[in-house]
Amino acid sequence: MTKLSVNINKVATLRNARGANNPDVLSVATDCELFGAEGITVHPRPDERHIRYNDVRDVKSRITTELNIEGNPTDKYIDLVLEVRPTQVTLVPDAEDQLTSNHGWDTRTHRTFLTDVIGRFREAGIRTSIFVDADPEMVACAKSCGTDRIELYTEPYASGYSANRKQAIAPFIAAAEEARRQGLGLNAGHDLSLVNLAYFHKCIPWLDEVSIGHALICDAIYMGLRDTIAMYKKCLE
Ligand SMILES: CC(=O)[C@@H](O)[C@H](O)COP(=O)(O)O
Ligand SMILES: NCC(=O)COP(=O)(O)O
Repeated sequence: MTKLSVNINKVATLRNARGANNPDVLSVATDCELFGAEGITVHPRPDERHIRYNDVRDVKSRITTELNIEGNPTDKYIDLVLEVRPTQVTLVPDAEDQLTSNHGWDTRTHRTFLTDVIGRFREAGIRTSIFVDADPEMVACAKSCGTDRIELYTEPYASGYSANRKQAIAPFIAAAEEARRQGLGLNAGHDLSLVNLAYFHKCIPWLDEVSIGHALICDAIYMGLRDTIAMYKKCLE
């Protein structure tokens, strides 16, 4: 079974636009669970322009499903994750001022650093995942860092889907097969949507989790959160 983890960053972006508490990020998180989400993902960035560090603490105390905290492991981020103790931490190599995540780790070059950080989180009992591009070598090197899972950065699949979906999925199948060979758990995310999700899942049915935010929240504007989550879950059957 592939779990759907809803990324609520964009809900916080909307709230922050007016400075008050509408929409209420905590209510949205628990409603996502009520409507069928099997997890909540947050990705705090250093400027806290969407989800804030305090939101992460509050979300953890309110939800009952899995919390996944994504981000670049700066000292401040590491301290937050060790304090909050989510189900899962996903390491993402973001620059400070990045608009959104746009690549995975070079797990060969950063092996020593990643091994150290992964070790600290695993020691605290937190499941670990490393965000990587669809490259079997990066997947194999992630395994050597000691991680439990990897998350495949799916933007290249999403942007190539309409022109030629068979071609777009090919590197992802190769990377996913390498993850399975290595005994790694497998997550995926970035720009997954109602257009491209079902085919991704059909080609890689051993996926453990997808984390989806931007497209899902956009769809919810038209269809409402309950129906939207149901439709995303249908893509994962
Ligand atoms: C790692 C990843 O792909 C997502 O967490 C994505 O980066 C969400 O971040 P934004 O909401 O800032 O775009
Ligand atoms: N890990 C990917 C994620 O959490 C959401 O990415 P997106 O759906 O907002 O592109």
